[in-house]
Amino acid sequence: MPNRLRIVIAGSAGRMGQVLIEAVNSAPDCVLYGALERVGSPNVGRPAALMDGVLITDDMATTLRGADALIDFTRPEGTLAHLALCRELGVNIIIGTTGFSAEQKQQIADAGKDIGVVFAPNMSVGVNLTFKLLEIAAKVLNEGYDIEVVEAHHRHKVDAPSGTALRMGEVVAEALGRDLSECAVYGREGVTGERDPSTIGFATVRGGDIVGDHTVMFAGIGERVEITHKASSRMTFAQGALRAARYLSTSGAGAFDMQDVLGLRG
Ligand SMILES: NC(=O)C1=CN([C@@H]2O[C@H](COP(=O)(O)OP(=O)(O)OC[C@H]3O[C@@H](n4cnc5c(N)ncnc54)[C@H](OP(=O)(O)O)[C@@H]3O)[C@@H](O)[C@H]2O)C=CC1
Ligand SMILES: O=C(O)C1=N[C@H](C(=O)O)C[C@H](O)C1
Repeated sequence: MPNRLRIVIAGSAGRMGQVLIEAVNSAPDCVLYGALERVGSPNVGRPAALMDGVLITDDMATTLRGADALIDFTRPEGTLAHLALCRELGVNIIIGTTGFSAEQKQQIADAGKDIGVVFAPNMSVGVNLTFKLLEIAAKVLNEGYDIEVVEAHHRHKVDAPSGTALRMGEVVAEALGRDLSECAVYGREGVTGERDPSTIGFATVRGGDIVGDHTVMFAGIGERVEITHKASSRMTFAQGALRAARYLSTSGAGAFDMQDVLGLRG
């Protein structure tokens, strides 16, 4: 089929990488153009998936040349290396990786001057709707409600709190006119004293194969509002990443997130 989007997947042997390949191979408007793993990975040279004929490679430059988009769910240092090359070669990038520092996030935003970038800690439609619901809830429950963010993920996750939980905290803090970096409390232990009402608390659970659960609690006196999202399949993230690739194919250069892709901005 002509004009299919030529997609390269980074971290192609990883949990998200494998689901992304399945999503690309099932999408009639996309083709798997390449599959990357880091230098030294035992997966280099192996098939990216059964039957698609693409072998995993560590040759970033050759693989990215001629591609429409790179989808990257890896680790911050890998993503930043991929980003630099995409910028050089004029290839759009969709970044799902979490765990970046503020300075690294700025590097990602800067790349939007030259290429299309979608960067989002969670690509599911449901979570991005939840961000909007949180904004409304925070504006209504703006006094007398203690805000706690609770997240649970599988045993292999390496960063905490999750990128989604942090973004949820930012959305709520912004709606309340607070700065998350000044009011976040990450976990509690020992004699902590009474809760400071201006804080936003975070709690992290890790275990088994939990795909990704997030709850934001607005706890008042006499009532409690909880807004929860539960992901039960990584395919929801992969489908969001493909929507982002389609969005970038017509958007031109710029730094975007899933609110732009899903038309939820504003
Ligand atoms: N935005 C979203 O919607 C979602 C985001 N995520 C995020 O995506 C990321 C990946 O998650 P997941 O797939 O579970 O993790 P995995 O560990 O299963 O996969 C990561 C892949 O990236 C590779 N990788 C690691 N470091 C580098 C590097 N420096 N250069 C190139 N490749 C590298 C790994 O290779 P190796 O095994 O050799 O280290 C592995 O193949 C995480 O940050 C996670 O939080 C996850 C789900 C949804
Ligand atoms: O590592 C994961 O698995 C996930 N990471 C993302 C995050 O850190 O928010 C998104 C999703 O919850 C799954």
